[in-house]
Amino acid sequence: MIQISQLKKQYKEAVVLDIDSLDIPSGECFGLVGNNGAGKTTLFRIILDLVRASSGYVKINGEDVSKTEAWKAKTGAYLDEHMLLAYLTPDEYFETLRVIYGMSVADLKNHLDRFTELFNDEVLGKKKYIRDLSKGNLKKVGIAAALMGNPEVVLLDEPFENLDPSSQIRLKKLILRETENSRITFLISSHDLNHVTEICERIVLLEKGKVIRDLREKSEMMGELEAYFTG
Ligand SMILES: Nc1ncnc2c1ncn2[C@@H]1O[C@H](COP(=O)(O)OP(=O)(O)OP(=O)(O)O)[C@@H](O)[C@H]1O
Repeated sequence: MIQISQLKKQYKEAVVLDIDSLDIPSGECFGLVGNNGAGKTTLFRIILDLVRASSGYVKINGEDVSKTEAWKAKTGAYLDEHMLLAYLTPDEYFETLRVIYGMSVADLKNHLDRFTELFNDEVLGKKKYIRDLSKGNLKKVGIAAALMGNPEVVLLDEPFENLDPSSQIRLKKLILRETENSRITFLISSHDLNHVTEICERIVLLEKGKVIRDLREKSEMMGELEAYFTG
């Protein structure tokens, strides 16, 4: 599904990302962890062609993301609130995306129904602008938007950050459900080791832009990560 090869990102002399090779198969729930500045967001931004790599490539379904457009139709993402339209209410925003994605009104309703629990009656029908939402509710809008249009790949940067504990649990359930039902390939970066090891079948650990662990054994993930992060 996603192939990364000889990928390097450099700002002046500083190499902030340096990945020889990374393959993420279709349907995998892929977790990305690492300390502040390790390169997680940079990797996601390169995958989404928001930032150009200094060398190397990222391919989604065989298409180089920096040279083609078709991958965009099957890719959803929420990295931060800059991806939202702050001057709209969430209802207006979802309606705008509905038109862009060519969804029916019923399709949108079905989609948003999947988020009823997560929204907790604080997002829809409130006539509150996106710019006035709390950080947690902004995140919920962004995640629901990222999953619109039947994406095959979804990238979420720190999806649990700013969510209250109930919402974190609801989001975990939602992602697990989506992985099982829709076979979406999720790429999730997180500082929350408990959540990410619970939902992801594979965790890659970045340090100074390099992949230093590629963990696939569920029973060993938490121990390995705790040992690394406690130093
Ligand atoms: N536009 C830029 N110019 C210079 N350096 C940059 C730029 N963008 C990112 N960096 C650097 O690249 C490195 C990786 O940053 P990145 O945001 O990808 O890390 P991260 O793992 O997402 O960190 P965090 O956990 O804090 O979100 C950092 O050292 C950062 O300062």
